[in-house]
Amino acid sequence: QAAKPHVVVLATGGTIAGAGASAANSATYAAAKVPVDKLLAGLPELSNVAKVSGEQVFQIASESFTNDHLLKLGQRVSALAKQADVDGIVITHGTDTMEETAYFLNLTVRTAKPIVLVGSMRPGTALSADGALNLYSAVSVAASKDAGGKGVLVSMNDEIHTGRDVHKHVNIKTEAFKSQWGPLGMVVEGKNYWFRAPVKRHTLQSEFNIDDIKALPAVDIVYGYGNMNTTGIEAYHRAGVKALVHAGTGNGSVAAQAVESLKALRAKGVHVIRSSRVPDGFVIRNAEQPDDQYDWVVAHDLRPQKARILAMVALTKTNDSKELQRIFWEY
Ligand SMILES: NC(=O)C[C@H](N)C(=O)O
Repeated sequence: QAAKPHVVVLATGGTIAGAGASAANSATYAAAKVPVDKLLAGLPELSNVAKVSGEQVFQIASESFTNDHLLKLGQRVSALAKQADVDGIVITHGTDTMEETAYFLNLTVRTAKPIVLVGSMRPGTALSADGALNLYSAVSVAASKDAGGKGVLVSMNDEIHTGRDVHKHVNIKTEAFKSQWGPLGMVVEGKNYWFRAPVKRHTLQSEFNIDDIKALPAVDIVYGYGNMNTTGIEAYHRAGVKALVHAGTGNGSVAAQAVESLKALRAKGVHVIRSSRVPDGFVIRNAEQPDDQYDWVVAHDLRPQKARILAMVALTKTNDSKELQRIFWEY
């Protein structure tokens, strides 16, 4: 019998490593408590699909991820992906910012080996906990050859999503993740069923490489709303932000007073990236605002939190607004 593929599980915390006081506590619990060895020991079925080894990288709730966590995790994933004895990598992660980490790795790790992020919506101590099956599925996806070359994936609730498109769209259901353009496939009883593939550049075709990125520039987000206060825009400018993502209303529209503040920022060299706070759709260049005239960038179909990730990565290579816009179309 052929040896099973070797999958490394990098554990970072989240609810999948959470623990509550009783089995009835599905929402009231502490995240990031259970160490990776215990998670893996609780799931002996994993040995049916892969030879699994675990590594505790962090033990945090994902809302506390920083740029340093992204860099450290990315460097570790890249190093493991280069090892001949590693066939796939699973990252256990809190669900709150999983979409940001997945997109960051999708942009920067140069490999065709499967990289799969997974989490859970209920802690392992709860009734109908979803973590064990999610982890089993993620390991089986990472162990399969047909998952290679598709970029960084997120496997949750039997679905396989591209890390680029996926976002958490509901916070209290196990069916928490959605991709505006649909999941890539499904995983059922350890078998993958594929229906589509990503067309945006990722991993092996990316011009970015985590091995060359030592630091990420400051990029922040301001939120658009009625009676919008521009104090936040000016405060981020004073703090030295290199680009500001504007999570606008509707079509990425910008309140008149915020237009003035953002134009002033751009005149000082700060990039303005126009996105939308609506959960789906995309922003069209020169619709709502004259982006060519203001030298602003549009975020295409990226949610503001994803636009922030791409802007940070892009700014490690260029400070040219036209190049930034090209990168937003291509990734
Ligand atoms: N379901 C979860 O994992 C939520 C948790 N706050 C986290 O992101 O770490």
